[in-house]
Amino acid sequence: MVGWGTAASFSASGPRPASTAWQQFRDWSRKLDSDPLAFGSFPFDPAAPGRLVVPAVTIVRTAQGRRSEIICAPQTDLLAIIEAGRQSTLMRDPAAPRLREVDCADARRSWTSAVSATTTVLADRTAGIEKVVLSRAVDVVADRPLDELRIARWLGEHHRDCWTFSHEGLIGATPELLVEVSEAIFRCRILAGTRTPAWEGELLDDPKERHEHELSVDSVTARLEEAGLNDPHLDGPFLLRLPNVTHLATDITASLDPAVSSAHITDVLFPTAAICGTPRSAAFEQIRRVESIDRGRFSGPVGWTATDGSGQWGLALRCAQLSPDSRAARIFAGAGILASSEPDNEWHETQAKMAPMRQALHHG
Ligand SMILES: C=C(O[C@H]1C=CC=C(C(=O)O)[C@@H]1O)C(=O)O
Repeated sequence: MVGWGTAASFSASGPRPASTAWQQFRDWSRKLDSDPLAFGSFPFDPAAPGRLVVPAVTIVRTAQGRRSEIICAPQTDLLAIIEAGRQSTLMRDPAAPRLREVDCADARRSWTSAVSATTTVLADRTAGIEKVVLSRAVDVVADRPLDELRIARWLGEHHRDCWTFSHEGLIGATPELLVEVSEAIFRCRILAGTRTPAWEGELLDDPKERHEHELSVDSVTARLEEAGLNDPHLDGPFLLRLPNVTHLATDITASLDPAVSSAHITDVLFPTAAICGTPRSAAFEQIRRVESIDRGRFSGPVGWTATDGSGQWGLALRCAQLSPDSRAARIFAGAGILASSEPDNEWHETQAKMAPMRQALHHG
């Protein structure tokens, strides 16, 4: 699915931001008697605004070799858009960009201190916190503007078990599906518990990884009813093998009440314990206290939706945020912390999670 140009956009923050933006989008579409799709992304912190954007032109390919659908938003000049696309293709620099990582001498120390401060809180049973997901970032500068399309194409080709996204400068290939609603069926993929491929043998039997995973699954199953989902079926945990890491994964399917939109489910399930922690609000506060970065849209919902409420929303993981001039990128990764976590192990895990984006930027 690819869209370009902007026919309309709808922002929302605070409680239930995805549903608020989706309702605006649906009302706008009804008024114009149209049925477009909207692409969107929302920050981890709901106090910051997220956006749904209706592209001027959207191409939806359901399968290779089958007919594709082209959706033109109302009042779209299709030929002008094709011409603009052609011009920007001609301006593309064929040479690979030269990249330099910004050396941050403090990065390792501040990670260790954030993880240690958190394991201390987690070990204190009176605090009542079981899990906190902490993240960090690496900044990369390029000798010319990076090309979002080429980065996304490379990710799509090399990470086929993930969902590739590129929305307003946030690019990645996430293995974690928060919500998919299609033909009255809900589907999601929950991940937590990670090893590099050489050590994946330990994953299914390691009590720490199993517990970390169960907390993430519970954070979703506990809210299915509120989300309007019925008769859940759980499949997992199983090993999801990616080129850089292996995860414990659980897939959930459920049926849904007809009036329920993918945006509503997103608002209810987000933030899961895979990217925030348990319990949710205490973990969020701990993240605010010790995390040294602004996550922006990293680990927030990213995806698309239609006016009938169907859609697909991933968690924005394994991604980078491009600067407004595209000459710099910030790569993010996080890791679930329990009382028994070791800062060094978690550091290596975040390094492994950053590998796909580090590689992909070279293809921009
Ligand atoms: C926060 C991230 O991963 C989450 C998703 C899968 C496994 C995770 C873990 O094992 O820690 C994290 O909960 C990230 O990739 O940046």
